[in-house]
Amino acid sequence: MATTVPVLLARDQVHRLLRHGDLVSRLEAALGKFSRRGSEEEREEVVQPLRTTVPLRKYRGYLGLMPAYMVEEDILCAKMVSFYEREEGCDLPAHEATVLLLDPQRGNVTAVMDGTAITEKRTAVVSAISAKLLMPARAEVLCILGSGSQAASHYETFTEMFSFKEIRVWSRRRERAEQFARSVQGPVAVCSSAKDAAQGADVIVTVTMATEPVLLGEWVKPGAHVVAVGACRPNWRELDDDLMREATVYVDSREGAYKESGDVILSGAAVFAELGEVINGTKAAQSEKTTVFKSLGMGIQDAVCAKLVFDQWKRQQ
Ligand SMILES: NC(=O)C1=CN([C@@H]2O[C@H](COP(=O)(O)OP(=O)(O)OC[C@H]3O[C@@H](n4cnc5c(N)ncnc54)[C@H](O)[C@@H]3O)[C@@H](O)[C@H]2O)C=CC1
Ligand SMILES: O=C([O-])C1=[NH+]CCC1
Repeated sequence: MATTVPVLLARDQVHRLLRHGDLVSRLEAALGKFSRRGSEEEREEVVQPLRTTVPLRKYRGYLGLMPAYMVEEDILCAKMVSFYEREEGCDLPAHEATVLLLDPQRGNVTAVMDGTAITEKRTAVVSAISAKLLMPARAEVLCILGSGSQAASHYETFTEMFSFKEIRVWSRRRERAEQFARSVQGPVAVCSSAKDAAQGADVIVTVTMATEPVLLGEWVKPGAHVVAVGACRPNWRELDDDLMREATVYVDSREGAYKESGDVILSGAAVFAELGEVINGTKAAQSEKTTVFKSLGMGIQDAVCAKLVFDQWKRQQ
């Protein structure tokens, strides 16, 4: 049998091929499927082991390995994502990711593609799905804490999917927040403190590399929805204990949250539901209460995106 050479897809190609409009329904379906993994039969529909994380102590970083197999869709995929605690002013990226798409029958790699664009887009879309389900009715004010890559993808996705009257951003260094405001396609108010940005907001997105809380419960309006995207290590925090204990907590994966999320583990907060359980109608969307969606990222989200990118690429050949 002839050997096949994997297709190589660079960041700009992946960015162009991965259309936001295609993602929402596919990611909702994948989240729902993941959360139906109760029975033996369903468990076989989605195979997604917990992320393996290799510490890179010398560089204050980690390599995360995220394989996933979606049986019905026949998508076999593995993402490698490295992430680092960078010093202020360091020019190196905080994240780098590569996604391998494999032929599940033969086991060979069919495509090697940039995973950074995939990570940026799918994370923001999953956050927006949480907001669609859990934010208060008539949400008007969006607050973004952090001004990096995820802040940009969240701004783009949230402004595409919702109509907020006011959007605020805060970053540790004001000039970064100002730079962010200049770079996005639309208005955003730069705030001098996280407290100023968060107070009165209906939806608060935390997209920082913080290891200590940047958002305190006392600033959060009752009924607001918080999307916590950072703090993906068991000893890292973005949210304080008050917020975690008072809010109804939703996650992408229970196992992931109890293994990786410092906000969940260190606060002792109970996870109420997975997003997929809300999508499936087996758990309630308590949008009238203060809610937190603790996102950690899942291999199936990358798998859905990788297949879309590859199919789109093939169509254009
Ligand atoms: N849940 C998920 O699926 C994913 C989560 N992430 C996480 O999202 C977060 C943001 O990622 P990117 O935007 O790609 O990173 P980035 O490096 O582009 O931006 C990070 C932002 O955090 C700020 N920051 C760094 N240290 C801070 C501190 N101690 N306190 C307050 N702010 C601080 C920086 O100023 C910057 O605005 C990271 O924690 C990352 O690990 C990233 C990808 C997927
Ligand atoms: O899902 C993902 O790719 C990541 N989650 C935390 C860092 C990267």
